[in-house]
Amino acid sequence: MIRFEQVSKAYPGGHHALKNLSFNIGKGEMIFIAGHSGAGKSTVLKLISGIIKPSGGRVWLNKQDLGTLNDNQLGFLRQHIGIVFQDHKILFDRNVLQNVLLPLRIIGYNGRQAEHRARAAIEKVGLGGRELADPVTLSGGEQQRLCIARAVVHQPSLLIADEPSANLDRAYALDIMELFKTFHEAGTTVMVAAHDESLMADYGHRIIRLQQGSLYA
Ligand SMILES: Nc1ncnc2c1ncn2[C@@H]1O[C@H](COP(=O)(O)OP(=O)(O)OP(=O)(O)O)[C@@H](O)[C@H]1O
Repeated sequence: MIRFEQVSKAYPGGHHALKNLSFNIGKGEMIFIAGHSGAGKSTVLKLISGIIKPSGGRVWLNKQDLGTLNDNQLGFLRQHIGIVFQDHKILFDRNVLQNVLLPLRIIGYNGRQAEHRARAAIEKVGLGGRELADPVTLSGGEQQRLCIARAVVHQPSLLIADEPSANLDRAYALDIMELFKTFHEAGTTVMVAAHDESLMADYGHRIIRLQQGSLYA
């Protein structure tokens, strides 16, 4: 489903965040990306979601070379991706339900059916009953669940999460990992980046380890 072919990424200023990175991820896989802060995890996820482009090499998603797609084509492809961003991107002037409805509205999905889907996603992440809550009243773990509901509400085939359990107590962090496992078990390809490898240990899934933009064993 995803193929990195000798991918490098240099940011403006010349910092080489990724160096000749190659790997494959199969459809339906659950995979972790591990590495210390600055290793290049977010850069990998941003390349896959087409938010940034590689400086060298190719990134393939569903047999399409992302470097050859225009903005419209990338937008269409993104409709099949759910992203849990590191910085949440929760809209605090809207309630939980309105936050989760947003991705559906963007793809032109409105009305009762959209609300039904949003409520189902909220229920699925364990926030049932909090639909009308102001996000500021949610705990850190609950806010993360809100982000996950928003990422899955359009039923993406690929779910990407960047440090979804950062700043959470270990028990909450493991709960969040369990939640990703349920989406994987339902057939979604799931990629989770985190610096804490101990959170990944129990799952037995492949781990892509990054160090200074390169793979290490
Ligand atoms: N927009 C940018 N401009 C310049 N340098 C950047 C930019 N984004 C990331 N970098 C640099 O690229 C390297 C990799 O960053 P990246 O965010 O991919 O790492 P990470 O493993 O996700 O780290 P963290 O866990 O702290 O988010 C870092 O040295 C970072 O400072």
